[in-house]
Amino acid sequence: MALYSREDDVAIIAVNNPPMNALSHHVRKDLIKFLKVAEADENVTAIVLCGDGRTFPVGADIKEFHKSVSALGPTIIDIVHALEKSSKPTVAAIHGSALGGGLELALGCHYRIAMSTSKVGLPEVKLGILPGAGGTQRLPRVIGLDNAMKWIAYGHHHPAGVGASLGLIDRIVAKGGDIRRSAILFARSMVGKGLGQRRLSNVSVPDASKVEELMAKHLKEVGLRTRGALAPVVCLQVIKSSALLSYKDGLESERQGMMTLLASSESKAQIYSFFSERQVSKWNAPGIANHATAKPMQVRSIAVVGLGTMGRGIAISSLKAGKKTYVVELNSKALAAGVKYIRGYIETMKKRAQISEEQAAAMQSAIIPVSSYNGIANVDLVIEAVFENMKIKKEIFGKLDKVCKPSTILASNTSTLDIDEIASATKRPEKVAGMHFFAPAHIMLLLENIYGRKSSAETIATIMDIGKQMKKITVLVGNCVGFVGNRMYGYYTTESVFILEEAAYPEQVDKVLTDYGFAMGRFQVGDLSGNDIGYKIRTGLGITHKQQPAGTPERKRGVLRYCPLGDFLVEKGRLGLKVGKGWYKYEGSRTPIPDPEVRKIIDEYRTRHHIVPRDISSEEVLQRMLYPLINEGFKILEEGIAANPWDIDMIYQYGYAWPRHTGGPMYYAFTIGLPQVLKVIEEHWKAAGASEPHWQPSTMLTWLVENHGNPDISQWMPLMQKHKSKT
Ligand SMILES: CC/C=C\C/C=C/C(=O)SCCNC(=O)CCNC(=O)[C@H](O)C(C)(C)COP(=O)(O)OP(=O)(O)OC[C@H]1O[C@@H](n2cnc3c(N)ncnc32)[C@H](O)[C@@H]1OP(=O)(O)O
Repeated sequence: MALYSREDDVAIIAVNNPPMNALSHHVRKDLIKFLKVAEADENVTAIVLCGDGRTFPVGADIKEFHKSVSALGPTIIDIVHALEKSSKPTVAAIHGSALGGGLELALGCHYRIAMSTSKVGLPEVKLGILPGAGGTQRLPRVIGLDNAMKWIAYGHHHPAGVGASLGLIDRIVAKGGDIRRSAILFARSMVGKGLGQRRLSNVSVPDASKVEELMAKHLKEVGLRTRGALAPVVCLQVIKSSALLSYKDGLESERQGMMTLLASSESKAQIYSFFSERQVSKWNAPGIANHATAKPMQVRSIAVVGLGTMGRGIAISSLKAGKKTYVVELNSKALAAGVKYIRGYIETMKKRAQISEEQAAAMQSAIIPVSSYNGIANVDLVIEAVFENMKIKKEIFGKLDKVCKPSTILASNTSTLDIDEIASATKRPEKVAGMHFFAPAHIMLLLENIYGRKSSAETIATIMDIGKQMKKITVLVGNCVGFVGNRMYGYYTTESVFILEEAAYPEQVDKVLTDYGFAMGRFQVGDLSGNDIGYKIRTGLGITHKQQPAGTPERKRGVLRYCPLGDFLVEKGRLGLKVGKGWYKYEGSRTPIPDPEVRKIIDEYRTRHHIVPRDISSEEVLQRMLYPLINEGFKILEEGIAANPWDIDMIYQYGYAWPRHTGGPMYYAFTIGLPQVLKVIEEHWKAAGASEPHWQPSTMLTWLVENHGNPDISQWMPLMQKHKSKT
């Protein structure tokens, strides 16, 4: 709802819809009603619009989208126009955030004042839509076409100060000031000062003459940054109309753009992503604990053991979260190198104004270099980040168990290894868990936390809380080889080399993936992270080409199909970008260039095995790359390793750069339709048989299709649980 009050001659309309003052239908009804009251009251000379509680309205109520109530009048645009038409000065008093429809309301006001700490922006593009309450037409009239294109096509939130420098905010109220009082005084001072030019629909776009040039520039940029997404392109086309058409016609173009986007599967996927991102924090470890009941332990200090690339990034994340951070290397040279890197990185963040001088100083003084385990006896949490080797990890956990105080939680940053086996090296398995960071750990937003068979509720709650304090999208999963992310990814890479063997070169496979929306294809990613990583894993499994006794068929490992092309590459020193060659060659830059040498390796291999490459469609490549992931995702759900499909999707969006506008592997399967996905998987399984187990259809997927067709993704787990409880 909204609240109406009077401060002498100034009317105050305050949106009151906790937690974020979203503009739900009942709020919109109140707003239009109170604007009429204020307009009709002759004792009112000015009107202040504000938010109660945490914030100014942060936009339309996203829960109403794709429901008929979102279109029920009054709409946000009706309120925008009522605010603008008012004969009395209307002032938006912004604290917290004014986003989306919230900022559009503020743009309807004649003036805007804001707390210096507040944020403004039109982030609708991140929901796969556009600012549909006049924002595409009004923002360019205030901040110019170039800025408006940037703001709307990327949807970032901006500090109010930036808004003020562009003319969007008329006055800034310093931290600690009273925004409502300031707005009342400001509104009163504007009475009688002509509103004509303050009504944005009357104003023209300042840099309209540059429209074509700006369009070309921004279309190129969004093409690179949000590959394959429709909304940024439609946003730009609609903003363009603000420079070419009247306000009224521009609004019509906005309305049509909005209809197109609202009907797209992209907006549904983006809205699913918005809620999924928040849903993952409501974690559940069945039979042990959940977010509502378990209490985290207070963590004041964190020790990071191992200062390689991962350890350094984890230490920086810990420092950013304000923790006293012990950095541990037994070798003094390695310790010095790690500390130097971390200290240097903090200075770089300061120079780039990513952190303040005070923050940088606090982070620097919170680093405690240590060269023995005894030095971390009293820390609250240890995160081990040494080489991925079970024997080494067990040795370290055994030692940590002996020296650390009984309450210390011991976590491993393993990306694949069995957490229960690591825990077995200690006498405190209830205090052991996995915290799988993604490289570079101080940049990547994903944290995949793993609970073991014996992890306690407090341990799980603590690692989840630490993830939140580090501002990571933190997803809780169960224990299995590779957990969720890498277990699924394994089949993506397996299938990719089978495609090379049969039909395509790396650049053809990668193109299909980038056309789908990935920033990089699988082979470019391999080169970037280092092809030796996979090779080491395969060596650990004893399956690389070199490890086989003479006479072993090149294309088999036991009964399983195998393709050694990745082994050949590494054995020829083609480790990837770091050495200038891998699946591609790199000539002094990070740009991958298809390499005739690689083609030769593939061609010779095909000839040796009498493989005649066939034509392969982009559709087949995409299905073969993505469907094994999806199938494995269902197996992970049926085993209870992930509690919900959105947990998997968030892992893929934030850890593996899955394009957000398709939702993630599980949501994508729902978009395609589970029956269709199962049909393709079954066809491959029939053709490949036991030699390619990743095509064996998941029991859960099969059951869902046979019994429910393509149920809504929110129903997959409830349906399965109901079924299991009956059987
Ligand atoms: C018909 C169309 C007409 C006009 C076009 C207008 C379109 C729009 O306005 S679309 C909405 C644009 N606004 C946004 O996208 C902002 C969304 N919100 C956020 O980005 C964040 O919530 C925040 C930055 C404002 C605050 O972040 P934080 O402090 O981390 O809080 P949470 O994100 O956890 O949010 C708390 C709680 O509120 C729910 N929520 C937030 N915004 C909305 C919203 N616009 N509609 C409905 N619900 C919202 C959020 O889901 C959380 O709920 P739970 O506690 O249940 O998880």
